[in-house]
Amino acid sequence: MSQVLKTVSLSKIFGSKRVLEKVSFELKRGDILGIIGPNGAGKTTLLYLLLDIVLPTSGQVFYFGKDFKKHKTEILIKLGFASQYLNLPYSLTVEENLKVFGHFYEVSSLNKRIDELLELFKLYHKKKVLTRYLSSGEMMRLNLVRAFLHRPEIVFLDEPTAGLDPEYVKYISQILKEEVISRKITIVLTSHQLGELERIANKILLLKQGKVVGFGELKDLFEAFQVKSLEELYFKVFDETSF
Ligand SMILES: Nc1ncnc2c1ncn2[C@@H]1O[C@H](COP(=O)(O)OP(=O)(O)OP(=O)(O)O)[C@@H](O)[C@H]1O
Repeated sequence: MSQVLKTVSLSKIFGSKRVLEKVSFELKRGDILGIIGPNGAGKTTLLYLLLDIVLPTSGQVFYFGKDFKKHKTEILIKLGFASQYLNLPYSLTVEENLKVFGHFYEVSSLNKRIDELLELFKLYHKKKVLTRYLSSGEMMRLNLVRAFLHRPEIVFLDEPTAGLDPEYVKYISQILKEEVISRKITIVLTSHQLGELERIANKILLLKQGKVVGFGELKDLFEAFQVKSLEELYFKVFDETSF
């Protein structure tokens, strides 16, 4: 399968703080990468570098074999992003918010696409509701609808199941996996929900104080670290010295 994302020695320094150090990894079409690490390890910053929200101090990013720096516009349109920290304008309804975004990205058959995704993420009954009245779990699901609306090839999700109850966590994880299988997209997500991550991710990147301390297929990492679960792996790698 073809390579869709490659980072080469990505580093980020904020002021005098080195937040990411020489992060290198590669993903292929159809991969689901879970980025894990303790609070402050640099997971969100890494997503921001990959989305051009924050510029790297050094290093390179390649999408579909092309240098991100040189082909930003054509690449950004192929990327989707959802985060628990992203609130959409409160004064618009769910449908209006999605239409604004959909027109911006020139999404074809927009009305049909909006309905289809609202159904998929179980938000159709909130279509005409003002965004300000959504619960945090509903806002997260609206964010997911928005992230998938323009049929992106790579979707970045910053803690996509944060604020969702266990039933929704299970359901959304299943949906993400099905999207990857049916549309051959690639997903990169950060999460502290190790059980769910183990069920959906085929690759894991372990970040410890900005450095990659493990990357690869889940089964290879289990073998290399001599563990049987992601939770066991997490506690083996991120002992108290990480905090
Ligand atoms: N704009 C910024 N300026 C200065 N420091 C920053 C900035 N953004 C992030 N940091 C710092 O970079 C470090 C990594 O933050 P980041 O949000 O990437 O961690 P994280 O792994 O996503 O954490 P969490 O699990 O808590 O979400 C933290 O110490 C944070 O304070």
